[in-house]
Amino acid sequence: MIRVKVCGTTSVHDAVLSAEAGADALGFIFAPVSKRLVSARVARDAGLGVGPAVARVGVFLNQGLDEVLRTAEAARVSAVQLHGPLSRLYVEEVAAYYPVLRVVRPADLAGHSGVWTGGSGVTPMLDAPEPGGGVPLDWAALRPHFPPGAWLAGGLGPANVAEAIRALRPGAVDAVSRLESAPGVKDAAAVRAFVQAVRGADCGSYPQ
Ligand SMILES: O=C(O)c1ccccc1N[C@@H]1O[C@H](COP(=O)(O)O)[C@@H](O)[C@H]1O
Repeated sequence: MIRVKVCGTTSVHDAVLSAEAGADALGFIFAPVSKRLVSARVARDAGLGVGPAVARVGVFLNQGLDEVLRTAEAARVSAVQLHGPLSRLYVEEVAAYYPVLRVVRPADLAGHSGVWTGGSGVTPMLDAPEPGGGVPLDWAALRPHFPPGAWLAGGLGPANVAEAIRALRPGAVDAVSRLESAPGVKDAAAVRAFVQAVRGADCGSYPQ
């Protein structure tokens, strides 16, 4: 089953909304540059609000190792998503404590950048160069390099996620900007439509 991550959760209300829509994972963005920045306290409360069956992913962008581990612990996340030009050692340090989603760009998969994309406890996630920017990747171009089981993000929404799934069969899909009514605020109808589109594509048909 293809899993669904709804990212950019900033409130208990939106966490419950996404969980009730059928999301398998919620993303909490702890990168200070983000318009969806959330505190560890709110993320922890949101996680408690949805229960342990829903994964809670802490999202970080080029932040110090101590900050990542301290925030992840305070927020009680179950996995960590790492963006930025990070060393292999750094990623392995985080992976010693949490399952890691290592965000890479298409150029990284072609083997040109030297970015390390895998390892024990580390799952690659393909995303656009500007995270949270709502710009889809070129799925056809990605296909020859797409690692089995990798997660897919970048401009996904209810209208295009089925096509992306058919093109790449990712292990999970992840979205934020096309599921919002304003930055950091979920659009309930879009979240529900997104999950339904994934479920429909996953079993080869669309829901009635
Ligand atoms: O969304 C952000 O503001 C953000 C900031 C810093 C790191 C990651 C961020 N978002 C991630 O980008 C993907 C894709 O977003 P979109 O669907 O293209 O808008 C999102 O799922 C987050 O994991």
